[in-house]
Amino acid sequence: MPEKETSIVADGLSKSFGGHKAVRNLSFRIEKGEIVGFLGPNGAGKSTTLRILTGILPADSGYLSVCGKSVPYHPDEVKNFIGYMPENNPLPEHMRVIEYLRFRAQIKGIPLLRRKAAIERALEVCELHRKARRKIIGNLSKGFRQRVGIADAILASPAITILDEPTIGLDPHQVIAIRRLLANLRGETTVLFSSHILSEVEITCDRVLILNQGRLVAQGTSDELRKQFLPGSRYRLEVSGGRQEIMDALRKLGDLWEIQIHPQSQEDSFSVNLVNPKNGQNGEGILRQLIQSDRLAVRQFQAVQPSLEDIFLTATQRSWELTGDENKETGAPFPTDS
Ligand SMILES: Nc1ncnc2c1ncn2[C@@H]1O[C@H](COP(=O)(O)OP(=O)(O)OP(=O)(O)O)[C@@H](O)[C@H]1O
Repeated sequence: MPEKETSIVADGLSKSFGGHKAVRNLSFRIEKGEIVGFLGPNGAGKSTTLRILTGILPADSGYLSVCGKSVPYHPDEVKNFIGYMPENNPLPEHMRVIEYLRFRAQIKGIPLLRRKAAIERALEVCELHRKARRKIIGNLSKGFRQRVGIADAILASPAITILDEPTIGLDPHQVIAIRRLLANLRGETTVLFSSHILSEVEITCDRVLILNQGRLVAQGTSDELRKQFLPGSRYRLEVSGGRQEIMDALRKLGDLWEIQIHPQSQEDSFSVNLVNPKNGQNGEGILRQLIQSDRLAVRQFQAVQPSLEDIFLTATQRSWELTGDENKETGAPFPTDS
């Protein structure tokens, strides 16, 4: 794709604070119109990277262009391409929402004739256009404050909108409101946002970038990352019968199948996770194997797809192993319940 269709090109970006390497040799592209999720454990370097992309913080080394313009050489132009909401976005408590957005529109240099329409559009996209527009910011809930921050970020119709943790501290209803808002932005602006709510990112984003210890450890669509990090077949079964009989029947499927068996509430009922990293038999073959024994009854049978959370845990765990970090958490060989 030609450069002008690419919103962001980062190649080998690095940034240190004192002796601490916060961002290490980061390379990625974000195409025009994409909605991309930026994930990573606490301290992974997400905010630092987002600040570098906006031109607020200079990288120590590497190449970075935004909408085809080199960020170090055209910092002011680049700032006009980007709408940015920082993490823990500070807002003036005493101002009304509408006053604040008028003030911000002026600061951003939106021409007077277009200012009213720009503010109305931002209020509408962020669902602030009814009563909320007249409210004092200091009296707003966290969810509404985040929406004010996003309204500010999109006010000047930027080519790229960068949101650092737009869902932090929100209740599930407020998270859904932000999801709707991001959906409203599709087609109008390229969006890059960081979040710890992985289920939301999976629903909302075309693609994700996963950062760990300043390194990019994975990038792609959920499907691509699933194939890369957790390939194969996964099934979840509820089977009644003797534990040994269940194991005997499932072992006949072949050595590649990993069998995890957990007792259920009743003594003779078992919950079984089956994982085959190489795909193996389809569900029909497994069912056929189990029903050959008249002492087993299959109560439930379900093909399971790893979630983005499983992918995230596996990708970060793998990068800890590769770098020999002691501070490892447990990975997720089988999809987590959510
Ligand atoms: N201005 C700074 N001075 C010194 N160290 C910094 C500075 N900004 C960030 N760091 C360090 O760089 C690392 C990456 O921080 P960053 O805020 O980018 O991570 P993050 O992935 O956004 O984390 P979180 O999810 O907790 O917000 C951390 O170890 C942090 O302490």
